[in-house]
Amino acid sequence: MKIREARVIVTCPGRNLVTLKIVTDEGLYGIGDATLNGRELAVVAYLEEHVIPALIGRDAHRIEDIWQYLYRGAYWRRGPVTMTAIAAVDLALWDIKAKAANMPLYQLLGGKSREQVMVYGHATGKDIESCLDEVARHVELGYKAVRVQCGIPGIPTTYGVAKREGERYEPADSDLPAEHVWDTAKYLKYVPKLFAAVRERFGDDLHILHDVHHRLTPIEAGRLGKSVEEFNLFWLEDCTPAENQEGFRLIRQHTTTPLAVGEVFNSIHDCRELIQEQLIDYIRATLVHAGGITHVRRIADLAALYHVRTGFHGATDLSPVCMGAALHFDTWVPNFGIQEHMPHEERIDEVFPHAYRFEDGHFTPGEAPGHGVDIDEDLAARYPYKRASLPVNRLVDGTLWHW
Ligand SMILES: O=C(O)[C@@H](O)[C@@H](O)[C@H](O)[C@H](O)CO
Ligand SMILES: [Mg+2]
Repeated sequence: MKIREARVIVTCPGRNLVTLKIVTDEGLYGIGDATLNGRELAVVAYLEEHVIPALIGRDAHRIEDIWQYLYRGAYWRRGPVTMTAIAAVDLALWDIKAKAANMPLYQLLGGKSREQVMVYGHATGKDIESCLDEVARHVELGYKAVRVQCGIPGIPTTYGVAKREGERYEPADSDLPAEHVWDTAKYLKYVPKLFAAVRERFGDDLHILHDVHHRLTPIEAGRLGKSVEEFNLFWLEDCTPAENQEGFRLIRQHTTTPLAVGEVFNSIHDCRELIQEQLIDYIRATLVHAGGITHVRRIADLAALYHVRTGFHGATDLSPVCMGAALHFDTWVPNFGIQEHMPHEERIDEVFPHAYRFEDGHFTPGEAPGHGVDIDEDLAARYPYKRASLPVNRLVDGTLWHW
């Protein structure tokens, strides 16, 4: 079965999403997510200029060989743009192979390891009270796990909180980067109060997660983790920038609060020491940014040797294609932890019809052959690309900081 054509579809039904469609000479096609928030057209250029021309005529069944061709053959290896482009090809080829086998993708990976996939939702609010109301709404919907983020008094904009009450949170919210201000001292003093309030109102069984979003130094992260141990968090995410993998040794010396990291990782080399030294508890690198199923399952297998579980990134800037494929992976992977789920807006769900379903705090991937997600190209064409950038962050004194 040969690859006859491949094309990139860019659409913006509320936010930019990039999809690669690969069509074979037997009429089967597969699609892959190629969305890199704020850098979408860089991936489009990489795919159209350097990948697609080299795919035409290749055997669509040779997923591994094509992966190695695109990775080892690139010379300039790794990086978010390269690995997102490779991921898009990989997801599309796994979609085709599962369709050719007439089975849902999880079957091709090795079958079910669980009946359903536990997800966590996002409860955010401008203050603790409004965040608690959002937690209540999620509990009502059946979520067993909720990520909590709230505004911090004295800091004008905080990660994860929508600009206006009731609005969806979308970080890529301006043509060029918006400038945010950050104050670590205010944050460290205030955020434990949020967890205390959630435990007070919702008890001990609800899984609470929190995303620090790269903003602390390792010792500050150790201090935060220790100060919130009594609240028994499911995880503290991205508590410090993880290029410095050894920084996590310092954090581990001070706290048993579980640590999650890796949504910005794009290869096994970004997390090898973190996993082998058991410096983290959950690895978040997901299919669209870490080279697709072929590479992420190698990360998951390494993680399994060291009691590290998966906790895939699942924000709305990852398309339903990534979500669908991730749910099949989550259904199979033995060392599954949890799956992030931010519901896409209706327009996006219309452009990307899908088989996955939410029920009582869990997802099932569906039984459709492949990853179960499609794209309505006519509808997609109605939403033209519009540049949108992620913010930058500065400390109060103007120092450029981690967003
Ligand atoms: O854990 C998360 O979902 C966040 O870190 C994301 O919202 C992240 O900020 C965006 O995906 C960046 O595009
Ligand atoms: Mg995050």
